[in-house]
Formats: sequence, structure tokens, C-alpha cells
Amino acid sequence: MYKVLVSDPISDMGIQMLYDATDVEVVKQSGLSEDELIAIIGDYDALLVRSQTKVTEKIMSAGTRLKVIGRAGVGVDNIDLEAATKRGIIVINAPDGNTIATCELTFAMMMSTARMIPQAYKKTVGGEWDRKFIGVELRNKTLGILGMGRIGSEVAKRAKVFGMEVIGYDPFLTEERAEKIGVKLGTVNEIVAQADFITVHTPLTPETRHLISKPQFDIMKKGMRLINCARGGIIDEMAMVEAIEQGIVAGAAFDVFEVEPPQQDHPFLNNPKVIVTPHLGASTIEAQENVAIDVSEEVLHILRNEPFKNAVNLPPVPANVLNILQPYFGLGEKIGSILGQIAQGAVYEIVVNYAGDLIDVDTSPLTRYIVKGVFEKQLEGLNIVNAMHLAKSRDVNIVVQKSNTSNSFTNLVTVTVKTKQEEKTLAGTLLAGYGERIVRIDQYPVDFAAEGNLLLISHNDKPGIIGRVGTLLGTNNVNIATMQVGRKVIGGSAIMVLTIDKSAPSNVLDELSEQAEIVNVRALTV
Ligand SMILES: NC(=O)C1=CN([C@@H]2O[C@H](COP(=O)(O)OP(=O)(O)OC[C@H]3O[C@@H](n4cnc5c(N)ncnc54)[C@H](O)[C@@H]3O)[C@@H](O)[C@H]2O)C=CC1
Ligand SMILES: O=C(O)C(=O)COP(=O)(O)O
Repeated sequence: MYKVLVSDPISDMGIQMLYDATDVEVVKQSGLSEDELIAIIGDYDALLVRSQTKVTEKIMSAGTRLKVIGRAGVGVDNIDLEAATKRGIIVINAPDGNTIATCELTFAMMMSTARMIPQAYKKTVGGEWDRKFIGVELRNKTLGILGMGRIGSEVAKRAKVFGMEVIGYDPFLTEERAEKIGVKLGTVNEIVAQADFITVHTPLTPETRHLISKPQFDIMKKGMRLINCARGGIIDEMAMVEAIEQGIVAGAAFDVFEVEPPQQDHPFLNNPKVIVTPHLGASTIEAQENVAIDVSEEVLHILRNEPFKNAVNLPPVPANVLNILQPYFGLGEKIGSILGQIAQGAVYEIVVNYAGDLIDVDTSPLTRYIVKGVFEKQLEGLNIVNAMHLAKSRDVNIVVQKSNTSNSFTNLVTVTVKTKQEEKTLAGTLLAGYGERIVRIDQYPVDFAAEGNLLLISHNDKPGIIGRVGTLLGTNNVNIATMQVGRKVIGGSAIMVLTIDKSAPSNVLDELSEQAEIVNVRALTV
């Protein structure tokens, strides 16, 4: 039974599939302190959070069963990603579910600051009939958008409909895409100097921290308005207070703060030019359901060892590349696993060679599966998130090559594992109609599906050996399911690959090894 802890308020409707899963137990407990979480996290396989829970390294160290942290939302700045990666904890988020909610809040904030709706409301409900709130129109104004990802692009679309001129900056925004969504490209400073409204939609990173600070306020148009529904800290709060005092900023709307919740004496809270909300960007019924559904689906896949989409602490794989690579993940892992079990000594280098169909795509996701396979029987807690990290931290050199020759296979994955004692090589392919096949062990051509208990027997190609092996296993009640012999030349060295129904006891392996003409016997499970 997998145990899932939900430590922030997450839509019940959205996580219904977790409640429904017969192999999952869900516990909801919001508002826990770090120490309280540390005390209980050791019982859980998955942790679901929004932005309140700060998932620190200490919490992860105590979470000895933790496989996955699911963020029901976009920003993962409340999760120590490096610590998660080191421990092989997969971090996933739900990047698409709250785009519209946050975009619409941004628009509401832009209109509210243009028309001073919260200020007028406050006076009206306080008994005053003050009609001096003279606002500005959005039409014919210039909107500057910093960060043109999902939310920024949606804001741009709506701004166009309102008759605004939109200029945007995003290091990944191409001219073609900008043109398609009707946005002019500009640098941060060009945008800052021209815009009547500026809205930020980047993550908070070392590069975006104080993206708008004193030097930018100094070149702004007087009377401009500023919106932050992304992350506190992208706009320098103290520099903005000064810019308001200088009449540069006529109004600002903030949903997020450098420290949340802000202290009662935070200068924004009593400033009539600044309107604030308590981090409500994603707070719509629809968005909360969407993100909770997305994250629950992924958490279930991960707990059940099924393929999942992109994890935050793994490089993203474009869908077209994933379509090509995914069928090879199992094969790659098996090749790695066999090599990891048969190679004697500490592995210092893994050489992966891709040939055929695989040479045109970025194969690094597949390499991760191979590396994971090599070490999976040796390193506890290893998974595809930390496989490369653990290999590199043990000074294992990983060499990836691509070649045009695939020995007439449509695709071929060849892996060599090197230790101080020996080098072992395995090649595998996906054969239409047959699936995963191992087609070479060292220099010997073979053809078998790597599954279950295997025996690899190196021997000299002499009459009678196969019979002796069969008899020895039979008398010890070890049933042979399949058998393959690979050799280069008649009478030379050869390899026998047997699939057996149960693992062979060690005395049987010893007896096999002692047979004349048998060089060595290696037993493994895949
Ligand atoms: N207020 C709230 O409740 C919510 C806030 N957010 C926040 O909104 C932000 C944007 O979310 P999405 O649009 O979904 O993310 P996204 O990943 O689709 O877009 C972010 C964009 O920022 C760009 N970017 C990164 N560094 C930049 C830089 N130095 N200058 C300009 N652009 C840069 C990226 O290239 C990317 O296109 C995130 O920080 C997210 O956490 C998201 C949802 C709700
Ligand atoms: O998705 C995001 O990045 C958000 O900031 C939303 O945060 P929340 O889930 O509402 O605490």
C-alpha cells in the first residue's frame, strides 16, 4: 500500500483518483511545521504540496520512503530540487492547469489598478461617495510582458483584444512566435522605457531576481503601472516603494511577495497606490481541479513504476523524441542490468553506442536508463532521476557514441562496461514482431529475450557440453525454458545463454563451473 501525504489544501475532487486507488492510502494534513513534517514523513511514499509547504533537505532526509513530490501548480521554488535529485526523489509539477486562472487574475489586477477598483470599493463600503477615482483606459496603451511562457502568452492574447500594443521579452521567444501572437520583441530596458503597464511572468531565478529594480525604475515612463502575479522578488519591492513616492509608478498590483505572508508593516499594505492579494493566481475551482488531477495521475504512475511525463528534476524530453525513445527504455535498462551483474569489479567507464534509427535524436534520456540498469543491483535508492548523478559522483565516465553501422539492424544499442578486471559488451535491438532482443554478448552473436533468471555460461565449443549442462540442471530440478548458443568459429570459445524457471542454487552453479571446458558461469535476474 502506497501512502500519500497531502500537506497543503489541494482539491478533493482533483485527487479523487488517489482516494479511489486500491493500492493508495491518502492522508491530508495541512499547516504542518518543518519539525512536524519531519516526524511523520518517513511513513510516506509521496508528498503532495502547493506553495505553502517548504520541502527542505531535512524533510527529504527524513523521508526515507519518499519516491515522489508532486507540486499541484507551477512554481517549485518551495522544493529543494538539488536535494531531491541527489536522493532520487522525483519532483513533478502541474504546469498547464493554472495558466488561465493566473492569466485572468493578472488581467483583473491590471484593470483594478487602472481603475482603482479596490480603493474605490473600500471607500464606498466605508460610507464615502468619492467619485474622484479617475482611471486610465487600457486601449492604445503599451503593455510590456517579461516572461512569455504559458501565462505571459495568454496575457498577451487578451491584451491584444483590449487594443493594447504588446512588447515582450523572453530569452526563448523566437521572432516567428512573437509575430504569430502579435507581440513586438524588445530588451528588458527597451520594454521598461516604453511600457505604460508592465507585467512579469518569469520564474524567480538568480537571473530574474530584481529584474525590475532601481536602474529600471529610473528609465520608466512617469505614471506607469506594474503587476506581479508571478513570484515575489522579481520586482524589487523597496525600489518600487521609492518609485511610487517619486511619481514614477502610478499604481501597482501584487499577488506575490518576497516573503509570504508579508509582515503587517510591509510598506505595500498601507500604500493607496498598491493593491494586493494573498497569492491567489491559481485559486479558481477549475485550476485547482486541473492541477490536482494532473499531479495525481503522475504520482500514481511513479508509485506504480509506470512511465510518466516530464519531471521537474529531469531535463524535458520533447514529445516527438520521447515517442522514438520510450520503446527502448526497457531494453536499455535490461542491457545495463545484465552488464552490471556479469561484469566483475568496480565499473569505471560505460560506453554506449547508438546506431540506426537512434542516431538522429538526443538519446540522453535512454542513456539514463542504461546507466540506471548498470548500477541498480548495487546502489539503493537509484532511479532515473539520480542515476547520472550517482554514477558521476563515483567517478564513472560515461561515453556516448553514435555510428552509422548497425549490422543490418534497424536500430542497435551497444553498451560496454569497463572495470579494472574486464570489459563486457552487450548489444540489443527492438525487432518488429519480436520486441526486445539481445543480439550480441561480447564477440558472440546471440538472439534472446532477456527476462527472468538467466545463466550465461562461457565455454569451449566441444561436443557434449550442452548435454552435460542440461543433465546437471535437470537432476537438480532446475527447468530450462530457453537455450541459445553463440560462437564465432567451430571449436572456438562460445557462450551459452539459458533462461531457467527458478534461480539455480549456488552449489549447482559451483558444479557447473567445475565442468571441463566450462570457463565461467554467471547467474543473473532481469
Ligand atoms: N500567482 C500565482 O498563484 C501563480 C504564479 N505562477 C508563476 O508564474 C510564473 C510563470 O508561469 P508559467 O507561465 O506557467 O511558466 P512558463 O515556464 O511557461 O513561463 C516562464 C517563462 O519565463 C521565461 N524566462 C525565464 N527567465 C527569464 C528572464 N530572465 N527574462 C525573461 N523571461 C524569462 C522562460 O523562458 C519562460 O518562457 C512562474 O513563476 C509561476 O510560478 C504560476 C501560477 C500561479
Ligand atoms: O502554481 C504556482 O506557481 C503558484 O504560485 C500557485 O501557488 P498555489 O498552489 O496557489 O499555492
